[in-house]
Amino acid sequence: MLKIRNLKKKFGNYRVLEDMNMEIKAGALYGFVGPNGAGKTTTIRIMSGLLLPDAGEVEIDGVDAIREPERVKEKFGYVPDHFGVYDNLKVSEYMEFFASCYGMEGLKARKRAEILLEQVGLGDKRDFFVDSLSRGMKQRLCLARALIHDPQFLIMDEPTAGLDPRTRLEFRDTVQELHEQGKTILISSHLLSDLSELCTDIGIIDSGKLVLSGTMDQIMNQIHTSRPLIITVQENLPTAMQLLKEEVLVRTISVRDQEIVAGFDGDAEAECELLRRLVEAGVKIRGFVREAGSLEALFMQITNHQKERVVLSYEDESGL
Ligand SMILES: Nc1ncnc2c1ncn2[C@@H]1O[C@H](COP(=O)(O)OP(=O)(O)OP(=O)(O)O)[C@@H](O)[C@H]1O
Repeated sequence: MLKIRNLKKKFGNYRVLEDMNMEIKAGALYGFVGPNGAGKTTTIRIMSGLLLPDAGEVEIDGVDAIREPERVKEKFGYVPDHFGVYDNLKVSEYMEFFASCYGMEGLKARKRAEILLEQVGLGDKRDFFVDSLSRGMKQRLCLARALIHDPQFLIMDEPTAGLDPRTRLEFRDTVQELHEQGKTILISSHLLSDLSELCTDIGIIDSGKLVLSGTMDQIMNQIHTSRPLIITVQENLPTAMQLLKEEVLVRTISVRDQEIVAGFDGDAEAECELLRRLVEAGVKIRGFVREAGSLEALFMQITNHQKERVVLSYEDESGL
């Protein structure tokens, strides 16, 4: 659905995007995460045709978004991070205005607006002035507006910023429903916890580059294999140590009491094989587990620039 290649953008001498690459498959609910100032809004504004890059390509559903901005507008709906000022417009008038921007007038525009306002939970607010709505309601209205031409791809820039926890959860449910209806969705946030349970895919941007991307399963698997193996030995520690030293997938070994802490690059199959070899060598084992790791910890490591090796090895494996 979306392909971004070698995108670059400078503001003055300040380089905001540095060879940004990204791909979103049709049907994904893609979480675009990065710390403040990483370049999320800049990337999204370029995708949406609001800003020109210095170099690079953006393709949305097969259309060149930089050279054909008019054609590509049909393909996506955009929920910006800031809501504009719309004095003296009622909710229904606001929706009908945006419908008219896509060539819908009269009854057709009114019907479409009604359906969408119901869908986002604003059915009873159509006669309210836009400026009288709460922040959460304005965000829902923005979403309804972005859906007016029934696009397949929805781009949302920090849509839950500033919302209270309950409104955040309600907004999340609406996003999930849209995804279940078949929309491809990009949603950005500087909080990974906002997106980790919602999204099918995650891309992490830092200093203008995508430093990690993949499906949630791939990323959780990477977290798993980047954590050390904790092997609790009941009997025959020297044999276990000798065997682990000879094992090519073992990166590091340290011992605390009867516990061996081993950096191990193998997958689940390799873990089984290692356990089998230890047992066959006569080592009595009481425990054999990967230390627990979290997505949040990985995000902090990556964006603190302390885990570049893990990131690179993942990208090598996935061929990105
Ligand atoms: N028009 C502009 N002129 C100058 N600098 C800009 C402009 N727009 C963005 N920047 C700078 O580019 C960097 C990236 O900004 P951007 O808004 O893309 O980050 P972000 O990842 O969306 O951050 P946040 O999570 O805080 O919204 C920031 O340092 C910002 O100050």
